[in-house]
Amino acid sequence: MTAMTNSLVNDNSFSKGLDTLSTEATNDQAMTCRMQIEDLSFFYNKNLPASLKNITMPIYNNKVTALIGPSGCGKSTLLRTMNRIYDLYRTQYAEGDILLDDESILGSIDLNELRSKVGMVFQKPTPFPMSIYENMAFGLKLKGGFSKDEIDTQIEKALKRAHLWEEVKDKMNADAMGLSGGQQQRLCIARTIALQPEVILMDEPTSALDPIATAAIEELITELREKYTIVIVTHNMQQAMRISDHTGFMYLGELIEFGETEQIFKAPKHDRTQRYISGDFG
Ligand SMILES: Nc1ncnc2c1ncn2[C@@H]1O[C@H](COP(=O)(O)OP(=O)(O)OP(=O)(O)O)[C@@H](O)[C@H]1O
Repeated sequence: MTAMTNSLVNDNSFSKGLDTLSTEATNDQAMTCRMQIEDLSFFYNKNLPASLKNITMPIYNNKVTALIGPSGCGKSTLLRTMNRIYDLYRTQYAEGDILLDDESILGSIDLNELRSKVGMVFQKPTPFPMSIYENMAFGLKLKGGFSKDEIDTQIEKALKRAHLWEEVKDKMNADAMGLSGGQQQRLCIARTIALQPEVILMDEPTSALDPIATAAIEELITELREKYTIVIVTHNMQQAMRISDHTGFMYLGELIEFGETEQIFKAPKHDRTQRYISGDFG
């Protein structure tokens, strides 16, 4: 059992599962869990050792949770299990459970429904090679059940929320690949928001962007927290400190420590966390 699992198991509040709970790590008002990762292990192949080992952690509602840790520790793998992207690969499998609003997402859940509830934004902006409008409408058309007017309204709302509307409203039929890197990433965020997800997973969303575009995305993430639950993988300690409420530190596939971001960075409980955040290894 990992140190993290141990400390959570010993924390009575944790056993309340998805109910409203307050943890040892938090002093503010009770928070609700949107997702609950329970004893999760992940294998890329049955002949390889586990890439995630018995991870247990809450993902709090309307909060930003940062996943940090050295290269290869499993941050992206954990994110990829949370909307089951790994299902595209036959050899990959997970053990344990992940609950979204009390429902297991590792069982026989409808994957299209899951991915509309748990959206994902990748490291490199990934607009489709089509117009800005078509990029935005794509997921909504796939989801189905919307009239043209409803689609247009959703698109405008999402682009406004992503602070991109003013820049693109007069060229909705232009090729999305012609946008700058920062605009492309905001388009990908807007495309995700248009589907009205509950959770947005972000895998190093600013690592390919310049400082100005990064600042815009960070500001956006901080605003989006009011409506969505966000999990972000980042290599940037300053970024984790600036934008996240909770932080999980991972090492060699284990979750070593999870807590409020301020506690993790100012008073980590584990020596390895301390050494990582002070730059001893990475
Ligand atoms: N397709 C794959 N097949 C086999 N092993 C993989 C595959 N992808 C990742 N791994 C292994 O899983 C472990 C976790 O990798 P992962 O990419 O999740 O780490 P990470 O913390 O996100 O790293 P980084 O910060 O470099 O992106 C590593 O040991 C990696 O080698």
